Amino acid sequence: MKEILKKRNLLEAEAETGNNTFSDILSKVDSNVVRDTLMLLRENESESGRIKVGYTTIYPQCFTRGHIHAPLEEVYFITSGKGIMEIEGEKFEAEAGDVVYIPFAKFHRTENPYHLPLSYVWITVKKEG
Ligand SMILES: O=P(O)(O)OC[C@H]1O[C@](O)(CO)[C@@H](O)[C@@H]1O
Repeated sequence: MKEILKKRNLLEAEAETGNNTFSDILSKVDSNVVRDTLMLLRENESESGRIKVGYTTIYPQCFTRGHIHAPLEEVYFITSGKGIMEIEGEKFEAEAGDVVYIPFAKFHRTENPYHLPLSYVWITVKKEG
């Protein structure tokens, strides 16, 4: 007997495949480090010169390279989608509505193994002095 669907969540839905889909385009480039950042506030635009704000989107099946910035602490506020955050080797899922704190000098990387873009606002604050 046929199983009739009662409910599906957008985040778990399968993506259509084929020509000109994002996964098709991604398969033609040599890296899955595909993300865009819009700069919302640069350090030289704030009074303290210590705060920076951006809005990043990590495309489906993509990730950031990961990095450390010793003099900066950082907060992510996930605005849509979900993904995997890695902080100093610890991995956990983060989704829209979550706030993630990244302490000074900790390696952090973000993965989006899903089919929807993952977007978040991030704020870095530089140590005083
Ligand atoms: O250079 P990577 O590791 O790919 O990181 C990019 C990510 O880091 C950020 O600088 C935020 O820390 C954003 O541009 C983006 O979320």
